[in-house]
Amino acid sequence: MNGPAKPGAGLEASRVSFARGDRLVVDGVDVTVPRGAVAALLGPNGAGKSTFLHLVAGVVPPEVAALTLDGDDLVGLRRRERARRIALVEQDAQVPDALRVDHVVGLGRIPHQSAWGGDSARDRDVVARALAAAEADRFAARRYDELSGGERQRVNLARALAQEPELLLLDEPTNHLDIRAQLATLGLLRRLAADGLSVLAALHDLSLAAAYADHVVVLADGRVAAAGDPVDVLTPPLIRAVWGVEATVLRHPSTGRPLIAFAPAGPAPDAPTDAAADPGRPVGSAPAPA
Ligand SMILES: Nc1ncnc2c1ncn2[C@@H]1O[C@H](COP(=O)(O)OP(=O)(O)OP(=O)(O)O)[C@@H](O)[C@H]1O
Repeated sequence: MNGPAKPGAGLEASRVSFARGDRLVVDGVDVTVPRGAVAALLGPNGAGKSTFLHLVAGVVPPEVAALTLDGDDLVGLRRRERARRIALVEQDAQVPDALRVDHVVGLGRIPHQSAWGGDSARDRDVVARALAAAEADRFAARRYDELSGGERQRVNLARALAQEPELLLLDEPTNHLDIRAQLATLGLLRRLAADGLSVLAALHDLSLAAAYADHVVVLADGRVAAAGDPVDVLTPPLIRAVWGVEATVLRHPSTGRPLIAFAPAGPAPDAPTDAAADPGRPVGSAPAPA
C-alpha cells in the first residue's frame, strides 16, 4: 500500500518517559525501528507496552523524549500531519455505534481529506484494498458493533492501513485471532515492511515475535530489559528474569528462528496411554504393526 522503500531512519525514540501519579510507568525508553523493519515490543502485563505505543502515537504527551520519524520531530508535529504518518491499532478501538465496517475503515482516510472534499475515487480504492489486505472485505457491509472480537481486530487493522502511514503501531494485533489469521496478519506486516513501512507491534507470543520480527525490545517495569535480534535476546535467563518462567529455546526446523517452549506451571496432565507405551511415537500416529 505504501510506495517503494525510501531511504530514512524510521522511528527513533530516545529517553521516552511517562509517569502515572508518582510512578514512572515508562522510564527512559529507547526504541529504534528502521524504515522497512518489523520490531516487536515484548514484556509482562503492566510493563508499559501500551503506554509506550500511545506516547509515540501522540495520544498522550511524553514527559521527556526525543521522538523522530525519518528525521522529523514528532513531538512538535501537528495532529493532522501526525495522523497521516502514524497509525495505531489499539486493543479496544473506540468506534461510533452502528457504523458499517467500510465506513469505519473510511475513517482512516480523514487525515488525507480536505474539509469539504468528501471521498475521492482514490479514497474508495485505498479503503477497498485495506479491507482486502486485512481480510475484512467479507464483512465490509456489516455493522462494526455486531462483529466478533477477531473480526473487529481485522477491521481495526484495515482502518490503520487506510491511513497509509509511514509508521504502523499495533497493540497486540493477534489478540482474538485464530491461528491462521494470526499468521496472515504477521505475514502481512512483513510484506508491508518490505514495501517501506516501519512496524512496531506489542506482542505476547514470544515464538511468533521471534518468527516475524527483525528486532525485539523487551520492557520490564517501564524500562528496556534487553533489545536486539530475537536470537540474541530471547534466552532462558532473560525469559526467567523478565517473566519469571522457565523456558527452553529450540530452533524451528525449517526457519532456524527461536521457538520458545515452556514447562507447565502446575501438575502436568497424564501422558496419553499409547504415547506412554511407546514414547518414541508421535502422539496421534498409527502404532507400529505387531
Ligand atoms: N489509565 C490508567 N490509569 C492508571 N494507571 C494505568 C492506566 N493505564 C495503565 N496504567 C498502569 O501503567 C502501567 C503500564 O500499563 P500498560 O498498559 O502500558 O502495560 P502493558 O505492558 O501494555 O500491559 P498489558 O500486557 O497488560 O497490556 C501499569 O502498571 C498499569 O497498571
